[in-house]
Amino acid sequence: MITLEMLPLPAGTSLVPGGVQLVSLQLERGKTLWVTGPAEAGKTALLETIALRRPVADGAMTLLNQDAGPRITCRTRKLLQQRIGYIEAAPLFMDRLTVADNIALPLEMNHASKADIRRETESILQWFALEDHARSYPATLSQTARLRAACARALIAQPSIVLVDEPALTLCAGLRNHLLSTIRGLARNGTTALLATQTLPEEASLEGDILNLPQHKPSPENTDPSVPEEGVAAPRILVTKDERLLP
Ligand SMILES: Nc1ncnc2c1ncn2[C@@H]1O[C@H](COP(=O)(O)OP(=O)(O)OP(=O)(O)O)[C@@H](O)[C@H]1O
Repeated sequence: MITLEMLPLPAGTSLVPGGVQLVSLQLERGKTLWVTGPAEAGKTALLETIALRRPVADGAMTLLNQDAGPRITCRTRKLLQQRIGYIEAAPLFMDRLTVADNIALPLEMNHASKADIRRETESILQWFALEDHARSYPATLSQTARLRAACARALIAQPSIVLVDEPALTLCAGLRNHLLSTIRGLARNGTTALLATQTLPEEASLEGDILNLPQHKPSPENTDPSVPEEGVAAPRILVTKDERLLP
């Protein structure tokens, strides 16, 4: 259903010498895969590649049994994109359209009937508690509400593949739980999901297989760039005598 063979993906050079990892995976219909790994491990790059937002330079990829590798045709890309819902880390919206009209866009693009569009949009606005924002413009939404709107837009057409980047899974526990239970419902009808996060949630809500990125072993020295090595000087702003300068 989703297969990747030796697909080159970028990763931070502190994690993978040369900055390129080769990723292979096979994911059946209706399965959920947690994609995990430290910062710069290539999680977003993997989701963007499967969302067909990045070109595949080498290796092989099939999505929904269609060739989506380096020789993908424009027609296949367009048809596949209509069956993929991607909840990005920082979702973009059409700012001149209302939240409701943004959420309805995937159905408009699938040429659904006006009656279906109205019914499904109302239903998903309610499902993600967005009724009060339906006539607002995206620029007026809080970060959590933007992510709720992105979830509604990504799921309104009941996609066959759902891709979720970290913020929708970590910014707000209520949103994460609601999203995961929605994805579990879709999975029963065959939707395949990839969920990217640096650390896996501890709750019992965790279901599915795990893919650890990067696929190459980190270099032995400095495996976590967020932990300063011994002897590294702290920035001057953190020196005690500078504290009075802080706002
Ligand atoms: N188009 C590109 N060309 C080259 N390198 C890239 C490209 N896009 C991303 N990278 C690099 O690939 C690495 C992985 O980036 P990516 O955003 O996939 O990481 P991530 O695992 O999602 O990290 P985080 O958890 O911080 O979001 C980073 O080092 C990034 O700078």
